[in-house]
Amino acid sequence: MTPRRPASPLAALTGRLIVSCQAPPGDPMRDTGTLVRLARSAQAGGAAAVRVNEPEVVAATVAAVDLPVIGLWKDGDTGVYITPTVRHALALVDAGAAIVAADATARPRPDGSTFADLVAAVHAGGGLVMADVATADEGREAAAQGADLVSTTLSGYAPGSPRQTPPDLELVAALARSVEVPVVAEGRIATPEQAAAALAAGATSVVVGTAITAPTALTRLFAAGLTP
Ligand SMILES: CC(=O)N[C@H](C=O)[C@@H](O)[C@H](O)[C@H](O)COP(=O)(O)O
Repeated sequence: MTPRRPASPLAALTGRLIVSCQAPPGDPMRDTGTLVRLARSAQAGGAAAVRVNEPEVVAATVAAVDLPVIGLWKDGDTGVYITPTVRHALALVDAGAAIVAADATARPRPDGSTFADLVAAVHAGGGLVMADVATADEGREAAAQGADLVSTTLSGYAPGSPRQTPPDLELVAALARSVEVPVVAEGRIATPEQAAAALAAGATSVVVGTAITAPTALTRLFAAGLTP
């Protein structure tokens, strides 16, 4: 089946919520059918797009929802692990991702490629690229290398960024001042108020994952809250 890919997904994201429908390795929710149901629930609840891990899940989600699908492919959990190579990126394009999210930090990529190589490959395949960054410098560099949007995804998880519980709204604001492309606020956004604050700080769109789609992590939070 030819993947459905909306002509211009970016306009539909302005001022809107993107729901990340993922589950970590070993989690009971890590099952393609279950993740697709999460994406359908996100659509029913008013999400403008979904963010989905791995080509198989991307393809199943593209077939099941009428929203732009942002695809990523996590491989490993240290260094550059979000869509680390051009091969990973192209597999996501083939699966029908309208937008490919990829690590755009300054760290070396395992295939020796540059972020610009990945952007060129995805663009040649008809997709757009979301640059996952941890710092404003990385966001500026990613935009210069052709990223179509820049997301704060890796702040708190990659070198040069603050380890903190709240979302990094300072980075949202710094990116909004310094890049022309849309800025996405992502990472540890836990309440509707924080989501609104991210837009007020200059984000074009807001990604929420754990607070919506991760019952194991949420249960753990509540359980810990009852522990004296
Ligand atoms: C750092 C990293 O690998 N972030 C991943 C990127 O896709 C996901 O694990 C996050 O759930 C996603 O960014 C949404 O963030 P939050 O779940 O905090 O709302």
